[in-house]
Amino acid sequence: MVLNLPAPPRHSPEFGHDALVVCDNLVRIYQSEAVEVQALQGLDLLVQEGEMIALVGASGSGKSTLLKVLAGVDSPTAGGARVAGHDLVDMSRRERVHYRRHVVGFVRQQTARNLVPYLSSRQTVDLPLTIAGTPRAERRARTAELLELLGVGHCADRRPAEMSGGEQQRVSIAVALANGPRVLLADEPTGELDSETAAEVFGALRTVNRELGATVVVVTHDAEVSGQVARTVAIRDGRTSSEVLRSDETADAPGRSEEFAVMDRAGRVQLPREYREALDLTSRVRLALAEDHIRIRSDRSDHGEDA
Ligand SMILES: Nc1ncnc2c1ncn2[C@@H]1O[C@H](COP(=O)(O)OP(=O)(O)OP(=O)(O)O)[C@@H](O)[C@H]1O
Repeated sequence: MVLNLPAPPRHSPEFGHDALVVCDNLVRIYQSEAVEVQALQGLDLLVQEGEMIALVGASGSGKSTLLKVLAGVDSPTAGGARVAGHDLVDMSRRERVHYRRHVVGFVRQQTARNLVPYLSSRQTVDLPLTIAGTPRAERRARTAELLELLGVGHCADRRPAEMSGGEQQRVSIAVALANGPRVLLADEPTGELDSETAAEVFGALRTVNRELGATVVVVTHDAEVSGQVARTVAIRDGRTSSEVLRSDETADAPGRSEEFAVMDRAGRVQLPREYREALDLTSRVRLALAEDHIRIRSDRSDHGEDA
């Protein structure tokens, strides 16, 4: 059967031209002595302004490496990475300092590494504002506003040792947001917390996304956490492999969730292992284009294209 395919557009827009976060065939290779580790192996990812996404994946799949690149603390080996118009591959030292101070906020898993043991919450949130040269009255108002928004106004005068793990992490989020970044990156922010406290911290991230409009990218191992965001991106072997999109329940329709395979810019799609095993697909498959789908068959199948 011959299908009439629409002609491809003559000029397709640049990849991710309208996205806030763009990773384009991103590669990060760590070289230590004789061993080479390919932590990111050509990863593509787009995040739109105002989105909140969860990144999931097995240990060692490259999640933290990706976050470090996006945070501007590590540089890719090859490929492209752009956040809010800043090219992370080709950034001067000066631009990198500005980027890390004003464009992104970073929350680490280890609560202790986000805070300063001898400073109160108020003083810790004030620190990045002071470094950025913000006038005193503005600093005071911003600090109070953030601590209130994150539900830790009562911790303003407490040091880390005087707060629970969940309170410490919510203060850490306030610190990361002090200079009004457009993107908040959080690497397993609930990893050290029990499930109830983790839900509170995750709720705080959602508040930040909703109330301040910050784009949030959160790495998590917690399936419950990833079940609460509209989009969960799975990373496997340093590449994005699948995405789950969820829609909220409304008065008229129940919430839905659907898993998609990710297709990269070269058209590559990774077939889930269960599918390959079920049909014993190995190195070659038969492809056939139909009106509204593409069919994949085993190369040993004796059916022709139209079967
Ligand atoms: N500084 C480094 N030097 C050498 N190899 C590294 C370095 N950082 C990470 N790696 C390796 O890169 C790969 C990806 O690591 P990464 O920390 O990004 O994974 P991850 O998905 O965040 O894992 P986890 O969930 O355990 O934190 C791993 O094989 C890791 O051992």
